[in-house]
Amino acid sequence: MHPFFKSFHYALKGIQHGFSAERNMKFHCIAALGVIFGGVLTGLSKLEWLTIIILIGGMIALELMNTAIERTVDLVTDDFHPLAKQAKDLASGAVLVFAICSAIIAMIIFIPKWL
Ligand SMILES: Nc1ncnc2c1ncn2[C@@H]1O[C@H](COP(=O)(O)OP(=O)(O)OP(=O)(O)O)[C@@H](O)[C@H]1O
Repeated sequence: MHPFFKSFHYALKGIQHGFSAERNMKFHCIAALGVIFGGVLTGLSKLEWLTIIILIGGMIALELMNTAIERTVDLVTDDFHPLAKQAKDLASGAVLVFAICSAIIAMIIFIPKWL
């Protein structure tokens, strides 16, 4: 297989693993489907859909990266280590920051349309 398609195949395997192994990923997907459904019912502009796509894609990408960091930490040590804790907590902190910003942006987009 051409190296480009090989990398693509491994990336798809990673996404597949993230979706099947991570509980939070299932939550993000359900939330994303809810936002898309709400967007279709509410009616969004092109710019608003682009924003929603960036937020959903960014959230899933960040959750995949968080999972990669968790796996790497677990590979390095089974023992309790303050740096392992920091690495995992920093990675989940990054996900939380993006999730909060996404929720605020979604409210800014949707709430005025419902009033
Ligand atoms: N090796 C370790 N040393 C110190 N603290 C750890 C270690 N592994 C995990 N922790 C702490 O325990 C918490 C939970 O770890 P865990 O590996 O279950 O990740 P999680 O955040 O629950 O991930 P998931 O998204 O899979 O639910 C981490 O956020 C971290 O604070």
